[in-house]
Amino acid sequence: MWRRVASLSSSISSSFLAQTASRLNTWESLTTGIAQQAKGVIAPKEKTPFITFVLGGPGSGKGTQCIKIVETFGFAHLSAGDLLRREIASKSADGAMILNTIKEGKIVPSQVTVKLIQKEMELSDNHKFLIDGFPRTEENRVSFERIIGVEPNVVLFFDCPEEEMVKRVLNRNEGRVDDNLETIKKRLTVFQALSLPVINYYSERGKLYTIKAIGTEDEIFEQVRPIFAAFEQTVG
Ligand SMILES: Nc1ncnc2c1ncn2[C@@H]1O[C@H](COP(=O)(O)OP(=O)(O)OP(=O)(O)O)[C@@H](O)[C@H]1O
Ligand SMILES: Nc1ccn([C@@H]2O[C@H](COP(=O)(O)O)[C@@H](O)[C@H]2O)c(=O)n1
Ligand SMILES: [Mg+2]
Repeated sequence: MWRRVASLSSSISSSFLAQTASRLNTWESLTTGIAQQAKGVIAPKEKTPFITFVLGGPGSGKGTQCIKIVETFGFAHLSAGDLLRREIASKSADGAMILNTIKEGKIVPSQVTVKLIQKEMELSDNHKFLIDGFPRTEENRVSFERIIGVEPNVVLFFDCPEEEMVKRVLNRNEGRVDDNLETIKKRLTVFQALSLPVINYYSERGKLYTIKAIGTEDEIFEQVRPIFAAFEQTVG
């Protein structure tokens, strides 16, 4: 299993390349599951996966910026919140529990969320993943490492004032059950208490890229663009 993929605070170093062989082993194990067989096609996974975690408070603009990163750099966008909402819509066994958790602005048990992410990664033909809204807690983080066996290459943090986040969420108008003032307050508390420690964890390991998430969507993307441009040659 991969223990550490690459330290991206430094330049793309020879250690990045030197670890390729062991990373490929893990990628193969990640892609030999039942989901892959069900798909009926063994997708070529010859490329080393490149994983970006996209973090920030509710309404900080994670999803909006992920769309731009996908358009510009060709990543696969896996939104943990969207995967959980899809479970609710599909009326799966965990659906009711997930709905209640989201309404309360709390965090779904990590195993549930990580399994959904794992399935999407297995089904994807892409090797570049944006994992949006994950990990939200230390438990999420540890669970991903344990189940998937890899660490992120890049961690983006969209740093936005609370007042702006509340305004954006209340104006979002997508019919989300958690886009109301009562739930937003709970989500902000959870973000402060449980998500900030994860952000600090990656900061201490030199993997964190903090984006000032104020301004127009295009202005914010101009902070994001150079981060991925720097990796484009190596990652493909
Ligand atoms: N720079 C911006 N300025 C103003 N509004 C924005 C900006 N970026 C995004 N928005 C809007 O704010 C709302 C929240 O954005 P988005 O859904 O991308 O946030 P998020 O971080 O994914 O939130 P959540 O964690 O709740 O899913 C959306 O309606 C979006 O259109
Ligand atoms: N890792 C996660 C991500 C999300 N949730 C729950 O879904 C809600 C909405 O998430 P968004 O990323 O779309 O904002 C969130 O408030 C949590 O209830 C989760 O449990 N774990
Ligand atoms: Mg979102």
